[in-house]
Amino acid sequence: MQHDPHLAECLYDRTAIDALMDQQATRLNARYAQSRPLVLCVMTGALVYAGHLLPRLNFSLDLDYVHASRYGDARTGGQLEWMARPRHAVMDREVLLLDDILDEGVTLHEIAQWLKAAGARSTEIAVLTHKQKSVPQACAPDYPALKTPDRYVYGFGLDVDGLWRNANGIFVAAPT
Ligand SMILES: O=P(O)(O)OC[C@H]1O[C@H](OP(=O)(O)OP(=O)(O)O)[C@H](O)[C@@H]1O
Ligand code: HPA
Repeated sequence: MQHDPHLAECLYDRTAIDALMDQQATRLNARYAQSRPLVLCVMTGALVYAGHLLPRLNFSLDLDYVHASRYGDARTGGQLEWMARPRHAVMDREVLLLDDILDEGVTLHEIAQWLKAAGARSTEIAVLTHKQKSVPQACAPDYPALKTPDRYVYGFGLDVDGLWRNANGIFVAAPT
């Protein structure tokens, strides 16, 4: 798919994303002021989001990542494939997961289940965007910054057909 920032349907431009991420960071700063969570970036989609969120956070934290994917370059999800577990021990840690989107919720639910089994004391979820669905989702975000409709979106870390993670905003993908 081609991306033309002047023709694509833009749901959130950078000004809107920045304002909503500021609000999200305020909530996270209040929540984690007294603790030192293990912050896990869910690669690859969360890379841009995490890169913009982390400098807004003013509490002490350990940063690590997990790499798990179930969409690949497709627009529908399959089984979650793990490429990397966290390097840090998670036993008894407060964990904050960062991801770009919670869609069906399967990815974050499965990661949270794994963290629980590995002994995490708590797991909370912050996402750039929470997709609004008419069907039940496998889990819900504790800290959503944006809301998007039930359409395939891309930009700011989210890919469309494997491309345009670098698009500077959140856009609706043209149908295939
Ligand atoms: O709520 P779900 O329906 O499970 O979808 C959300 C997940 O899908 C995307 O990952 P993807 O599998 O595309 O890998 P990516 O991070 O490399 O883009 C996104 O980054 C989330 O992790
Ligand atoms: O709408 C989406 N866009 C990009 N990646 C995704 N992964 C799940 N849903 C989406």
